[in-house]
Amino acid sequence: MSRTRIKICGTTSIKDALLARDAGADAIGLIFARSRRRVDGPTARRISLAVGPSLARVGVFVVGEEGGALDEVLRTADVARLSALQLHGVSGAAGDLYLQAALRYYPVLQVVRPGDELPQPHEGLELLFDAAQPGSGMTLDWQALRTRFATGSWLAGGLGPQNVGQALRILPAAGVDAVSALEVSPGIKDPDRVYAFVRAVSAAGPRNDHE
Ligand SMILES: O=C(O)c1ccccc1NCC(=O)[C@H](O)[C@H](O)COP(=O)(O)O
Repeated sequence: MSRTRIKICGTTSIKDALLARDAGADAIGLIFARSRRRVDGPTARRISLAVGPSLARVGVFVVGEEGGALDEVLRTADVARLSALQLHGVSGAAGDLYLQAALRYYPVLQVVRPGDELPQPHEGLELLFDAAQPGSGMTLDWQALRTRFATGSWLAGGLGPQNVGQALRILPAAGVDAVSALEVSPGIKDPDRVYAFVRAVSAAGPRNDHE
């Protein structure tokens, strides 16, 4: 039995990073892609250094977008003191080469959207099932995902305190990730919702990896 990990995405300030840590999250997401929640490298570095060693810092990038070339991603990751990369838009044979190169430097959460082909397994790679529009609050069809939800995968897409328990009863996610349901406005967290989200994940209990 294992505890479900929690990532609070779209963190833009030290205050919200400490909030996520103190509420009991395992990771924060720092978005470098085009987004209302985007942070720059130096801001992300200040956040990373402020939270201490126990909270993972996941850098969110869109491959194929400005700033998504691997050399730029690695430079940003170094500046921002990231612990892992979250990669959107990785697909096909070129995507697999990109991924294998990225995995030489950082563990990777690869984003899979409904309808995407499932990637080959690689050491250091975990999958994050998310909606087609990341950060939009759109939920996935959890029942429809059941047959393709690989063990060890993460779940995102419209999760919040009100529905994460139900999602976890349907899908045995290794981790859950949320942003829009936890905000007062894009990039600014609502402490009550962050705490409520962490409580709701805990209340759902540990998952049985052998089901
Ligand atoms: O959140 C964004 O603005 C964003 C923009 C571009 C690429 C990725 C983005 N977010 C990535 C995340 O991991 C979100 O937490 C995930 O998509 C879930 O979002 P939500 O449905 O709002 O909870």
